[in-house]
Parts: sequence; structure tokens; C-alpha cells
Amino acid sequence: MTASRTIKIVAALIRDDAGRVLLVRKRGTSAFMQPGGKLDAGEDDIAALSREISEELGCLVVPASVRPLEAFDAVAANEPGFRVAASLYHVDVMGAIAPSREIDEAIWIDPASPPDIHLAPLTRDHVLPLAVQG
Ligand SMILES: Nc1nc2c([nH]c(=O)n2[C@@H]2O[C@H](COP(=O)(O)OP(=O)(O)OP(=O)(O)O)[C@@H](O)[C@H]2O)c(=O)[nH]1
Repeated sequence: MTASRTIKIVAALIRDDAGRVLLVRKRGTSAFMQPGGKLDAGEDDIAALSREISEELGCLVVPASVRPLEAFDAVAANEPGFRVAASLYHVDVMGAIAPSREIDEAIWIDPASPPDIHLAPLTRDHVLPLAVQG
């Protein structure tokens, strides 16, 4: 697998008081996944996370809450033949969560018993198991 077929992304693990995990389904796609996305040119991870969360969810990242968790490699959900190299961050948000037009659905799920929905491999194989542990 060459680097050219790997998409570097930042991904957010956002939890509510009950420990549920926020997932999004991007416009016109079927897989639920972590909020986040690709880095723009010149952006660092935190700037990209803040921008993506604002663009997707209409809310703000609480700067002091941002904590790097792990880096994961997974099959890309929507790009056949590609993988994602994801840096996962714990993030708290402030303000109402108001999904934008680029998000078809935003849902909270219990990581210990996910519903029977299409989950992106990164979410299914890495993020939810990590969330169950802690
Ligand atoms: N945010 C996010 N993206 C993921 C996850 N898993 C996964 O395969 N991806 C893929 O990583 C890429 C993220 O890119 P993005 O959200 O910035 O870009 P996009 O394809 O929506 O739009 P764009 O190409 O116009 O910027 C998409 O191909 C997405 O399907 C995940 O858990 N979270």
C-alpha cells in the first residue's frame, strides 16, 4: 500500500454525559463516521479539527478539551482502493450541535452496543472499541 493511496485525516471522538459517541453521515454517503476530515494546506491537526467541526456541526471545539488519543489506519469508507491514516482526538464541543448541509445525519450511539447501521471501518474497528475501554 503506497502513501499515495492513503488519505491523512483528523477525527474527533465526541462523547455526551452518558458516554455516547457522536457520529456523522456525510451528504450522499451511507457510512456513519467520526466528525473530521482532511487537512487543508498549511493546517495543523487542531486547526483542521476546529474547522471541520464548525463546518459539519455548527459548534465550536473547547480548546482545553482537545487531547490526542491514537493514530489509526483503516480502509477508507467512501473511496475504493484508499485507506485513511487518522489522528484521533478527544474533543468537547460548545454551542448547539446543528448539522450543516454537508451532513445528512448526526447521531449519538452507545459504543458498547452500536445499532445495526453501516459504520466506517475506522469507527467500527478502532474508535468504538477504544471508546468502550474508556
Ligand atoms: N471524517 C472522517 N472521514 C473518514 C472517516 N473514515 C473514513 O474512511 N473517512 C474518509 O476520509 C475522508 C475525509 O475527507 P473529508 O471529509 O475532508 O472530505 P470529503 O470527501 O467529505 O470532501 P472533500 O473531498 O470535498 O474535502 C473521506 O473520504 C471519508 O470518507 C472517519 O471516521 N471520519
